[in-house]
Amino acid sequence: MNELKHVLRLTLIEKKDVATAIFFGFIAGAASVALMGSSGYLISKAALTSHMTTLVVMAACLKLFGFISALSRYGERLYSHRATFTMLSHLRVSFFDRLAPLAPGIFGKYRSGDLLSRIVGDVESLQNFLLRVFYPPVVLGIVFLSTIFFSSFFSMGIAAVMFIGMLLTVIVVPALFSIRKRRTDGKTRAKRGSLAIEATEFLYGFRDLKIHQQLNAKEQQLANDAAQYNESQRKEGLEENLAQSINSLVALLVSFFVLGVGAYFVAAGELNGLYLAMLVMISIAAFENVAPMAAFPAYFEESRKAAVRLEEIVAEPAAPRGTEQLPEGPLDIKLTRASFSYPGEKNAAVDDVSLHLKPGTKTAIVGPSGSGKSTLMQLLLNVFPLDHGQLSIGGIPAEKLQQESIWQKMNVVLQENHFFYGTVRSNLLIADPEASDEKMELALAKVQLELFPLSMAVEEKGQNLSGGQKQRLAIARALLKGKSLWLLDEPVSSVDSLTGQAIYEELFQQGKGDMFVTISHDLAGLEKMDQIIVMENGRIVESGSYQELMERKSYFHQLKQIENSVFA
Ligand SMILES: Nc1ncnc2c1ncn2[C@@H]1O[C@H](COP(=O)(O)OP(=O)(O)OP(=O)(O)O)[C@@H](O)[C@H]1O
Repeated sequence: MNELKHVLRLTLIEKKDVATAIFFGFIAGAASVALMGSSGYLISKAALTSHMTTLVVMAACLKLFGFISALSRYGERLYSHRATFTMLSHLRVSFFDRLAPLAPGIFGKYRSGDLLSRIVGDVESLQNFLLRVFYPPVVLGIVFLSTIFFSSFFSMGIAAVMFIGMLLTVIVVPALFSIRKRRTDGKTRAKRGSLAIEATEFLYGFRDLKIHQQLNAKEQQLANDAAQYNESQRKEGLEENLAQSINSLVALLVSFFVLGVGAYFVAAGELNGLYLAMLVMISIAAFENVAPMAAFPAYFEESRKAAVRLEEIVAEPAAPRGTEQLPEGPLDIKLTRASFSYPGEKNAAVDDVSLHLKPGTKTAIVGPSGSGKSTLMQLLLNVFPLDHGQLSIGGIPAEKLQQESIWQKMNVVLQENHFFYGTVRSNLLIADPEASDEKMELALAKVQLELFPLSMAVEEKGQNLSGGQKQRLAIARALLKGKSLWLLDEPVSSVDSLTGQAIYEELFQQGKGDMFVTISHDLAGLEKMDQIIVMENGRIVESGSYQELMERKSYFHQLKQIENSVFA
């Protein structure tokens, strides 16, 4: 039950709705018991006496109880569902609040299909927590206790049989099935997760699977996962049916017992025969309400597992974040003896790196593939916390700064940029929600995408755009943001070199006086940069202006020689 504490706390935020639902549930249950009880009494009365007035009053009572029961059932559904949906929205908000600070590290731990299955499926299945786990035993308990209390005025023996019946159907049988379910099952959720993982991989990798003739094998794996998930669901269904049958059987037996015990008491002269039918009908009605308890073990276990799977993702405490804002005006970025390793990796991706990026300067980071350039960029963006060393922006240590206040000052273009399903306009508005059409068209023209109408459709992940078009659209987005710190990770690597150079010219033109940090594989055009940082194996091996590095005739000079000989 410990695992469900957080869900219970969120459910009880809407105490009023939960209490109202329980109240109406009790009235509906009690009214249906009263309806059956009074009909039993009416039958006996009609058979044994000829008091017309009593019969008329009882018939009127029947109508009234029927009406109250239907009305209360409506109230119960209304408030319990309202409380459920409010709880779900609290759950989503609280979950995303805890999840957001863990990104992007979380993507290294969980595959996207699994995350999706947990974030959507597991949250969704917790909607059953209030309706089918928390609420039924509470309402049933109250209805039963009231019924037993009422019956005790007529026969303590019958009340005792009902009490035992209540213990069996509300507590013992559901608890036994819950234990059995916990022992035998627990894999349906995990199987749904692995089906979601395989399905996303299949969709993402469709083209490559086809090219490498692996489509059939992957399809087979997907079909196996689907079959296992179906089988698991089938077993769950059977288990639920078994629980339902046994609970109904016990309920029926209890009603038989009430009849037998009642008949014995009537014969012994301890119970007025007039009340026998009423007590039997009451017990049938009370035990009819017990049906939802049959589903309790399944929903209890489902909710518990869903809560555990969700908690697993957010259990890791997020690194503490600062609250300070960056000041207005020119900012510098300083990295001092910074080191960073990816989780689970032995070697540092960035190793003991120090650099100072002054306002208004242009810096290029170059080096072989895998030398740590992109990781260094992510560290400057304060995406990952440093293992050692210090990052400060505008003289303020990064750990004291609110992360959003850093990103808010930066125009960022990464190697891979996400595009949302929509239009060119909706993708540009992300950078500046207030931007006018003219402003957006100007930004598109600056990256030589003037032929793109703003209303042009953009498919999921921008798959209807070429690699170079995507990069240019990302740069247009950065241009619209219009901040003074530019962090660019190979922003024109898929664009032809002529257009790439023209775009850089445009950027430097618009961003006169801004700070530029750009990662580049292309060593051409670096003469314009104030500082070139050369990386290898996570370390800075050389830095200086183009002139200085060429004169030094060291590493950069060699790279340049190689490039010249390759393209000569
Ligand atoms: N998410 C990750 N998890 C684990 N290791 C990673 C991750 N991303 C990068 N690395 C490793 O860190 C090292 C530096 O990678 P990085 O992407 O920073 O290099 P790079 O110089 O930008 O390469 P490229 O020029 O090919 O983009 C590499 O050895 C890489 O394998």
